[in-house]
Amino acid sequence: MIPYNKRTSILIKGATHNCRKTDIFIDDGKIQAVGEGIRSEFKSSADFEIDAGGDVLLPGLVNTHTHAAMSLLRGYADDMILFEWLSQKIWPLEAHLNGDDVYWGTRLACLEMIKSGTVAFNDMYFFMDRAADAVEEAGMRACLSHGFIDLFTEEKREAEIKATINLHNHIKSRNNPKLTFATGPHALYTVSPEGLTWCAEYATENDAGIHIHLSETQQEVDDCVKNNGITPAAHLDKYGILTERTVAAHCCYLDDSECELLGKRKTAASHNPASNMKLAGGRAIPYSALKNAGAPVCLGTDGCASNNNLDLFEEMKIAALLQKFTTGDPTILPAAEAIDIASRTGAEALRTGGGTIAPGFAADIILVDRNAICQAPFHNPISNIVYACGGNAVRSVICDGAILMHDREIPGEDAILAGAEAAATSLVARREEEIRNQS
Ligand SMILES: CSC[C@H]1O[C@@H](n2cnc3c(O)ncnc32)[C@H](O)[C@@H]1O
Ligand SMILES: [Zn+2]
Repeated sequence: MIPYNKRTSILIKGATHNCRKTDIFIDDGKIQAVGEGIRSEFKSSADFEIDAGGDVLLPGLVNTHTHAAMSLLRGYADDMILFEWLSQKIWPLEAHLNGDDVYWGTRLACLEMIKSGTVAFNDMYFFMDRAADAVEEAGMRACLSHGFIDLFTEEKREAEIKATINLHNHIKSRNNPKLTFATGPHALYTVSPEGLTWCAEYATENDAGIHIHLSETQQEVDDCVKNNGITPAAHLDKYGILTERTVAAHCCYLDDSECELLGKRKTAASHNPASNMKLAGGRAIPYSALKNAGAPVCLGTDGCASNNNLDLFEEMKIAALLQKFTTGDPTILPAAEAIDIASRTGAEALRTGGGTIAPGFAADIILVDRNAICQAPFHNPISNIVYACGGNAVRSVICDGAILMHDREIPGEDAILAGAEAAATSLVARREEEIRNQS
């Protein structure tokens, strides 16, 4: 019997790590030992053994920017300009969302993320208490934020403050260390200076994260400079948003001084290349400038309505290719670094305790199939993972010392697919009824 979704002591034998055969022993949610031939030492202590058969051992991946429940909107609106996509299609549909939709959308998203090797994610959306139910049942880690949009009015601001505090209290009351909280000011064009200040101060007082969209389009930059006389990053910094607990999503149009500012504040930039390329509002993140400035760069998918999947394997390849293509430099963002931004930097940004295969780190790990076609030949498994494999090459996923997927099996998968399908159908039907009533 596989002890799914339950912390247990696990001995993994014969994985490939750093091009060598490795065993790994996990207990108490942490990696206890890693090395060749440690199996004899830990055999009697392990409740469960996995024969890895040469599978590649990696830290679990971390998705640092998404709107998980938007998985219900996959394929609902494509091939549109960002503002029209949001205002004509996405926001009118989201107006009909309820807590059950967010639950099923997040369950579907968690299923997809686990299947493609993601153990933790940074999520901004609505009805986040129901997202918390879904994340907890899936066994993943998540940092949850209520998407704070005050549209520069005091009345809306008061409501968003209440919703944010309620979510924070809710997450605390669940007493689940895998669930954390961040304030979620949506963007500088939807949140007033007073709203930004409140989000920054509340997060600081509570040692919480801050999750925000930044510099996604040229329009955002132009409007910010026109209205405020300063760049978007300088504007956010003025209100205390740029901290070492902040994840700023997109960051496509940051200039050198803004990259320096993020580096100085140790603010993480979440790169979401597939979404930026699909909506075509973004451009390649200034990767080298951010890296040279000391700003952590991590990787996200954005929501499923603009990606349209949550597969960080695909995202690593797209990120690496986009950097090479736009800079004309094939040496930039090599494969090992692409894995690093999809795992270690993200784990550090979300403070998961994982992201590194070494004793003392959280047991958030994945095994990638040694026998998948994308691993043949086995000259360089790291190259294969970034440039050849998709998330479907992941065979097993362990988070916090609990098995979430084994041999690609996740209990309850069919029920999740059915529940999500029904929720998506009903959501679109409610919107279509509204359209019919309007005409
Ligand atoms: C307030 S919750 C999140 C809010 O953001 C919308 N959204 C999804 N993708 C994007 C994007 O790329 N840029 C800006 N806003 C985005 C989502 O639909 C929710 O309304
Ligand atoms: Zn987003």
